[in-house]
Amino acid sequence: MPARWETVMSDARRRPVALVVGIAMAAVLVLVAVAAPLLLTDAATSLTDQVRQPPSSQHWFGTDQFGRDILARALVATRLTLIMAVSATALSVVSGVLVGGAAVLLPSGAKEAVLRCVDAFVAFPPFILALVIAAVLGPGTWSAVVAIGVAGIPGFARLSSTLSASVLTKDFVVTARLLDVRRPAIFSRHVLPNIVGALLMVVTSSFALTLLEISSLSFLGLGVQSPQFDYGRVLNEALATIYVQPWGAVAPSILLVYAGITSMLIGDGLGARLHPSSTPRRRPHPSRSAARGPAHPDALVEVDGLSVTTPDGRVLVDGVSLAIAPGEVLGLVGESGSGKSTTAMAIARLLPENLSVHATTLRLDDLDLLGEPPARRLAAEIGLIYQDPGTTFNPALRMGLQLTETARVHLGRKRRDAERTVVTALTGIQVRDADRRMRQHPHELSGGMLQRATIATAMLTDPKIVIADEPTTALDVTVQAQVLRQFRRINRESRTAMLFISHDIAVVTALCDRVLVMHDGRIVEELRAADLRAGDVSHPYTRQLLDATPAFITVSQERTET
Ligand SMILES: Nc1ncnc2c1ncn2[C@@H]1O[C@H](COP(=O)(O)OP(=O)(O)OP(=O)(O)O)[C@@H](O)[C@H]1O
Repeated sequence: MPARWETVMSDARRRPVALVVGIAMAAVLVLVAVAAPLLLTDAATSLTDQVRQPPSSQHWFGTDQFGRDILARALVATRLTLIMAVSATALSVVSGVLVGGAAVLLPSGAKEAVLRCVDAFVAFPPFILALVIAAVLGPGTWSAVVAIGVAGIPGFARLSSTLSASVLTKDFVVTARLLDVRRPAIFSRHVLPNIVGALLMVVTSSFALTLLEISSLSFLGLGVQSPQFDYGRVLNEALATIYVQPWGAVAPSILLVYAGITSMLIGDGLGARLHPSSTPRRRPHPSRSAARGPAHPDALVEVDGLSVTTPDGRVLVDGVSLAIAPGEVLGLVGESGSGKSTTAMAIARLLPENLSVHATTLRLDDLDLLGEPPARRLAAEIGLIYQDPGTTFNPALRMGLQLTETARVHLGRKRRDAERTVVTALTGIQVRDADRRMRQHPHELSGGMLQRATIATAMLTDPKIVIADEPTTALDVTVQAQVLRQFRRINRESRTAMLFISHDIAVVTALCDRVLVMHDGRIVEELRAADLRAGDVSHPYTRQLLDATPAFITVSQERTET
């Protein structure tokens, strides 16, 4: 059973009570909201001569100064209170999610401006903001809803921008960007389904606060006006006689607390079940260090003098030069943090915007990657395969929808045709039962199957180069061997060039023609794979890597066997 599913199940086992009790309490509240106005409006609104009666068997919470039953008034007020609280929450959430979600998809300048504005408003206590808005709009039911709803927008905008930003770093979103999927589609298809769980949890919890704020506005006389009444209004009516008739405030207070506890329990229960899941975007312009003719005119990929630095001046990649010939498999090895992924992402133009990229040459075939290459060509000509197949796919969507995206966007296929293409590709890469897999969610497939599905889709556009960043690291050894065999078959059959990144020398030697060894952001040695296999290395760091590779012999043998 995949880890994510296991976690959900164990949480559900641990915390089902809060959710079940919360839902049962909510059902009672809704029943009261529906039934009370039908059954009790008369008792709640008719004036009688039984004024200011204490609690009795006839009037459990007494009567008010006009002889109206206080419990009946509080129960009837439930409907309007809930309608107002739900409307204000909906206004806050929908507007907040649109502002926050859209902000993180904007170019960095606009994004910063919107988020700074949101931060400025978040600094205001929402109720103070609501009081100001209500005072401007004037007293009334809907002005209270608008005031509380608008005051809640900055909080939800901040929350959804933070949640969206974390989803935008996921591999499946980076892939969608590489595929040139439009920003609104990225938001609706990839971001929203993955933040909705966490949002729902916060929404249900904060509903209690909204309820309290709405009632407070009515209590202060800025909300519901007579003859309408909500909990706040009933409390306001009890205020005048609070010292002589304290029971007048009890019924609406109990209902207010009951509704608040209900929403907190649901929020808490959902929180136990759902786990909330800086945006790498394609760089606008890496800068050219100095114009120079190509040193490797026959190479498919040519990188010369590539340097990547952080805003605080840390050099992540330092003067890397490499060339990949058509059909060649180039290995890039080095310990964790040596700069392998940064180099590869610079070639795919997918580094985060905060990093500065300089190079003399950065070219893929005839595409100058230092200029403004067409996004569609980049998307079709570079196939990306990531380390952890579990994060490559959007957990909220079925495999079919995700796997056919490339065929639909880049090959212009209709849905059915795209499905047929993908099923054929999956079958070709030995994913059994491909039709059924298309209807499943990512967590229903094994890691090996997911990685083979990634490889199949990366190959759909017939890319000129495949960049595989530690594609076997998250897989167990048997599955590693199967996946490596698929890479070898693709390279043999399609002559696709590959940049194969790994910290594992054994894996690299099993697949690559040539290997570059990276250390501390620099290439320290370049070798033929055969030399590396034979242990014929000269740099002490490469020797260290070799010495730390116990599985070297096993995987190398596997290479000769297949
Ligand atoms: N956006 C970023 N901002 C600042 N530093 C970064 C950023 N991305 C990567 N780094 C740093 O750059 C260095 C190289 O990272 P990189 O991911 O390229 O290494 P790697 O060799 O691929 O390692 P691994 O095998 O662990 O992925 C690391 O020290 C990393 O912390």
